[in-house]
Amino acid sequence: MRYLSTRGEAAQLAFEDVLLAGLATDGGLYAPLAYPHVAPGEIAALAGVPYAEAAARLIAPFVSEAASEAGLPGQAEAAYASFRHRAIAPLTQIADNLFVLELFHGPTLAFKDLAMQLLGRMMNDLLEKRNLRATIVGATSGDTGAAAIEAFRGLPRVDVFILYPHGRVSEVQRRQMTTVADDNVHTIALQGTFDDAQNILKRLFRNKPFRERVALAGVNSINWARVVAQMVYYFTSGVALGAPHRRISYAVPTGNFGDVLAGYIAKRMGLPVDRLIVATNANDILARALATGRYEPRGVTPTQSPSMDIQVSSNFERLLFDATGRDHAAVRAAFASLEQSGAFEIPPAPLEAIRAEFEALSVGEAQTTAEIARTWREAGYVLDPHTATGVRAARTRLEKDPATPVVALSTAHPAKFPEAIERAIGHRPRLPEPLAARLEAPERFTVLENDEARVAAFIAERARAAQI
Ligand SMILES: Cc1ncc(COP(=O)(O)O)c(C=O)c1O
Ligand SMILES: N[C@@H](CCOP(=O)(O)O)C(=O)O
Repeated sequence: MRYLSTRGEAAQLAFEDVLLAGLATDGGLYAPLAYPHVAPGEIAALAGVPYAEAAARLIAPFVSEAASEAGLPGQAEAAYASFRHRAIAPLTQIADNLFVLELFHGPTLAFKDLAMQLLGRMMNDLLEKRNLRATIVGATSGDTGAAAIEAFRGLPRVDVFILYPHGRVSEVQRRQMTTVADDNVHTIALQGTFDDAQNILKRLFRNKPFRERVALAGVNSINWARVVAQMVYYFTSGVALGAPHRRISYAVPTGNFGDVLAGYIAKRMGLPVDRLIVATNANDILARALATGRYEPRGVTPTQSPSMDIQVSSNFERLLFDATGRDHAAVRAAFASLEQSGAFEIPPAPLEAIRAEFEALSVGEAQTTAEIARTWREAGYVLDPHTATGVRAARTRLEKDPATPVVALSTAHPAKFPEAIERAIGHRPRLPEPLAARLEAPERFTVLENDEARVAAFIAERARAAQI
């Protein structure tokens, strides 16, 4: 399989090079030349298959270089071995035709682990094969950072630098990142928002001398390997509920648009997905874009679902690329307009194409708290605040179409957000061990101003790849 940039001005690459490249050199995101097709019989045959094996089967066509494909089953087996639930991503029913897909049984209690544990192994094996080092720089609104640190800590070929918005993640999220003692891990509290952090990250990728000097690699969902690994749980949950013989909708708490894009990829591959429901918090750029056709970031509002406090949803670019019929010039024009005037209009045909598959709902703070309380009262089940936005959106969908099952993706363990849960149901969930004990360790982080040059200098001084 080969990959092209959404902006059409970077070289086409094979999977292994995309894995290390992260963002394309033209500022675009890599997408496969074509989506592999999974036939209905192959989907049905996933029933009862262990998650790691399903992952290896579904991801293999995207990988396709002989060496990588051969390593995939072992990497997947190892990636999911440490999960606290045998099913890896189990489903729980909380109301008629409403299911919660629990994606928080990995080491850092968020859905990021499902991709990051695999990505860590793929990247490490590739670096060893090529005898290379890499400097991973990641931007996080709370969960990607911890998952990346957990996946790459202690690896001799990698240094990890994580930028998180200072004072804008939960205490548990912060401690998950800052209490790690491995000296290849560097946590930066950026004086800005997640969007500022992601903006710096993208600018670093476009800074050729820096990129080459530190052997820059990325593990945010701008890296294709991240979203493709997230596609797997749409298939496993769909099959558990009757796919390929039954259509299913998915409600996805959304920020950077990676997770819901993974559902779209599953649909392109042949999973019978009915609706993809984008749930946002007050940071509602996607809900506004779908309603009005205008993609226009506004200032970020802090909420009780901080990981979704995002206004620039990077993976929307991949969707726009497909919706325009893979028109590089249209994508370039849209993102040039975003850079120059702070917005772009989605042309009518692509907007219709997007609306045919996606819908969106913005869920406010009071509704989020009410949803956590309701689900606790009616089902005895504790939702984290991000998941609550998805469940609220799923219920809205079920009011319109009660016959089609909706899977709401549960993207984080509620114990990561104890204040929000206590506010809604009067008590705090417990953090699973051994994480709870580790979070007592001393914290280590550096506060940096929101300045690309300052961040670049900090990284270049410490990255071992830059010292070779
Ligand atoms: C708990 C949680 N829910 C939802 C999201 C949104 O996911 P995405 O950025 O893939 O849209 C995030 C961040 O990515 C998250 O950490
Ligand atoms: N919510 C994310 C933001 C980054 O998303 P990613 O999927 O692009 O890594 C986080 O928790 O960091």
